[in-house]
Amino acid sequence: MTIGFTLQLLGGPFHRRAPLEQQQPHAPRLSWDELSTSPRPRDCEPKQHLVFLKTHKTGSSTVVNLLHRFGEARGLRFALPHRYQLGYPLPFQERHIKGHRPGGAPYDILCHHMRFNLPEVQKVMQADSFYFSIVRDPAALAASAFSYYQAVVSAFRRAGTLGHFAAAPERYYDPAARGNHYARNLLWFDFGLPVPPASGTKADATVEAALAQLDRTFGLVLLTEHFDESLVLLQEALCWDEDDVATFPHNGRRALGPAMAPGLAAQLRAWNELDWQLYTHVNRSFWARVEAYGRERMARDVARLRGRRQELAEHCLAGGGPVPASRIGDPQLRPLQLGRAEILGYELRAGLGPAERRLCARMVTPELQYKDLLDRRQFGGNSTSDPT
Ligand SMILES: Nc1ncnc2c1ncn2[C@@H]1O[C@H](COP(=O)(O)OS(=O)(=O)O)[C@@H](OP(=O)(O)O)[C@H]1O
Repeated sequence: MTIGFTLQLLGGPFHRRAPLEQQQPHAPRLSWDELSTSPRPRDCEPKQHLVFLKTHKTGSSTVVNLLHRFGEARGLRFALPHRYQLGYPLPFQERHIKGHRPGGAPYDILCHHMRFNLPEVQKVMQADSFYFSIVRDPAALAASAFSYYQAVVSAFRRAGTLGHFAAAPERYYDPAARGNHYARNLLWFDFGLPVPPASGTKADATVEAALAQLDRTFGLVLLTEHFDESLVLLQEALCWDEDDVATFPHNGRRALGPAMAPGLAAQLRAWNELDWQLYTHVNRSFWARVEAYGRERMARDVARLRGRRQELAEHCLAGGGPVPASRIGDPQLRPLQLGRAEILGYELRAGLGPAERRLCARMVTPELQYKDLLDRRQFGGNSTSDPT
């Protein structure tokens, strides 16, 4: 199991892993024989030029984990932020990339929080980059954002509870107040789409044009609610191996409580009306993609991916699943805690060999710490993120 596991986790032939091995001069080197399972037969080349618009509270850190792993294992160059986010909430500018020189070599992967701004992204990324993102039902997204950002968003703070906020958001919400973009149409904001007039045909036309632009730019938009179907579509779109998209959920909350009441969900969707339009639009294209992929094939591949994740969880994780951050001894594996709910992370199983331990650790390293690691790889030094 050890060798097979080690082999599969980074998914792919030996030479694609060389950069990771190079960074770990004291790690035991695995021999060619140990690594030589046959790679998946391919009729396509794995995509390595990627733009992932990391939207907030959508499961995007889970997606970033697989991009971090893929990029690190292959020595790809990330467009990294100076600190933690790429200039957010300002529209992205090339100067938000650490160490960037205008006109310098394009990057392979861009995947940290930004407010999307296509012309500036195009300036720094490869022309053949694959653009993708992820969206979530605005009701669930609002609940997650409320829990996470309550202390820093005045509209949430003043409302006190999600129920109070949803019942009368206008009472608490001032669009000009700092941080209040988290409180309304956060997806629309993150996608950098133009805000339409309040109503009328001009409003409809603006929304339609914005969604058409989104379709032209993004090759795939994932759905949080159908994460595993999303990963299967992503694997196909990127021509990656299954283990490249096998990932544990990051940034989950402890004690979620009962499912959201339909009335509350309806209020939150109405308040986040632009996001609701975006979500329903993307939803339609998503299911058309699933249809084209084949429903049965999708069900089979989702089941296989879940089986593989389970296998990895049993192998890598103490207790086989997520644990509250307070129980995680290693600070490198402890996720950032913000807001009321405790954010969950993972402890590694005791007794893993050094190479396995490193690979398992990469799967559970939270976004901030992994970003720091990539930063040290690209720039050297001892950088640690300042999440503020
Ligand atoms: N695989 C998978 N499937 C379904 N849901 C998932 C998954 N991974 C993460 N999540 C949920 O996404 C929420 C965290 O989102 P982000 O990682 O985008 O947050 S952040 O903006 O980077 O802080 C957070 O939602 P809430 O728990 O509702 O707060 C996570 O539980």
